[in-house]
This record gives sequence, structure tokens and C-alpha cells, in this order.
Amino acid sequence: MNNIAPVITIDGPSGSGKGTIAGMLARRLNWNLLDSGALYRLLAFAARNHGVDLTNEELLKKLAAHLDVQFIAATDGQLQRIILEGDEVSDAIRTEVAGAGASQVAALPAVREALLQRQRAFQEAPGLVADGRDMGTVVFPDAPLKIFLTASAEERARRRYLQLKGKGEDVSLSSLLDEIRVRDERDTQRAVAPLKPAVDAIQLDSTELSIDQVLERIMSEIALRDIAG
Ligand SMILES: Nc1ncnc2c1ncn2[C@@H]1O[C@H](COP(=O)(O)OP(=O)(O)O)[C@@H](O)[C@H]1O
Ligand SMILES: Nc1ccn([C@H]2C[C@H](O)[C@@H](COP(=O)(O)OP(=O)(O)O)O2)c(=O)n1
Repeated sequence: MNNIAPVITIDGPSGSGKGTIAGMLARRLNWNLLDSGALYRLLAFAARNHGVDLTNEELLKKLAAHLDVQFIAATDGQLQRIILEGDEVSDAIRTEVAGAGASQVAALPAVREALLQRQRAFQEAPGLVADGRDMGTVVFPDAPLKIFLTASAEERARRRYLQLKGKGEDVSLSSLLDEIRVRDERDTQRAVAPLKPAVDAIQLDSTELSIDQVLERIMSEIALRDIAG
């Protein structure tokens, strides 16, 4: 691990735009990308494959410590690919069911502990953009720029609805809104590393902002701090 490499953390609730913004920032800066939510999704997915109950903390901890996963970085023509135990699961882990499972296993302290070093290992030169819930509070507390991205629950449900409809999934706006509220509640109320802004985070409400406007706001914070050389 190279501790000199700067980190930009982007935390926030589901559908606030973290993944989109983190990916765009990493490409623009030519930095590494950590999608920490993917790790929790992968763990929930692997647990289902192995018949491990999503409340069995001991077994989930073992599974997390030995998770056989490869992240193949995005290239110009291709999106990032995620390989779990030899199988490509890039799309399979993006369902709402996998998201709900991720939120469940993520509430278990032993699971979070088992995934901590794996996340910190992404901090390599020239820099890292890290997307999640506790990137600024727990995983990279010394990051020189921390963003806490929010949007109203209604707007986040609307975005998710359009995203899933675009992929041809049959979804309902009202059930997506319910799911988002359940996930918000679980992620903010858990005892360990709950979703909350770091004290030194910049809070950005994207309800009324376009993706480009959010990106430009963050780019101007980067320029102010002179982080990206
Ligand atoms: N500021 C924004 N305005 C409109 N749509 C957005 C905005 N940010 C993200 N989106 C869209 O919302 C959906 C969810 O964004 P995503 O990045 O997956 O959120 P998260 O990672 O926080 O769950 C995507 O389809 C994305 O294109
Ligand atoms: N750093 C993180 C990232 C995700 N999680 C948990 C909580 C989230 O509900 C799930 C899924 O996260 P993910 O970022 O992939 O989900 P969204 O794209 O925001 O819907 O994992 C977490 O507890 N800590």
C-alpha cells in the first residue's frame, strides 16, 4: 500500500449518484477506483451461492476473508468487470435484491472488519476515488477531500427507476421508494460504521443538480485543495 497516494471519498445513500460520479472522477483524474459497495454485494451474492445465511456472522466473516474476486479495470471501450470465483458477476450483483442483501451483511461488525484491509489496499498511486458509506469516516479518515452526496428519497427512487427501466427490468416506483427507505434506515441506524457524513465532509445535495454540475462542483474543490497535481 502506498499511503502517500491521495484519496477522495464519496459517501452517501443509495441512488445519490456516488457510483456514477466516482467512476467519472477516477477516469478524469486517471486514478484508481474503489466501489466498496460491490464488496458487500459480492459477499451477499457468494453467501447465497454457498447456502450461507445472511445473518450467520461467523461464516460470513470467513467468506469475506477468503472472497475470491478480481476487479478488471474499465478501459476506453469496456466497463469495469467483476469476477467472483471465476464467474463474471458484474451485472448479477447490481440487482435490488443483491443491494438489500449487501445492506444486511454490511451491518455485521465482523464482516466490516474482514473487508477493511482489502479496501485500504486500493490506496495506490497516483490516487484513489473511494465510493461507499464509511469511506470518509472509517476506511480513509485522513482523505484530503471528502464528499457526502445526498438527494431526496423521491429523487433517488426516480433515478433508480429510470436506470432499471433502461435495463429492461420490470420495476415499480413506489416499491423502489420503499426499498430505498428501508435501506436508508438500516444503513444509518446500524451500530458499526453507520452512514453519516464525516465531520470534515463537504455535503452536496444533488436533488436539483445534473451529473455534470455535481462533477464540476467536486472538480472545483479538488482545484482549491491542489490535490490532483
Ligand atoms: N445528479 C444526477 N442527476 C440525475 N441523475 C443522476 C444524477 N446522479 C446520478 N444519476 C443517475 O442515477 C442513477 C443512480 O446513480 P448511481 O451512481 O448508481 O448512485 P449510487 O451509486 O449512489 O447508488 C444512475 O442511473 C445515474 O445515471
Ligand atoms: N462502504 C460501504 C458500502 C456499501 N455498504 C452497504 C450498504 C448498502 O446498502 C449496500 C450496497 O451498497 P452500494 O453502494 O453498492 O449500493 P447503492 O449503489 O448505493 O444502492 O452495501 C456499506 O455498508 N458500506
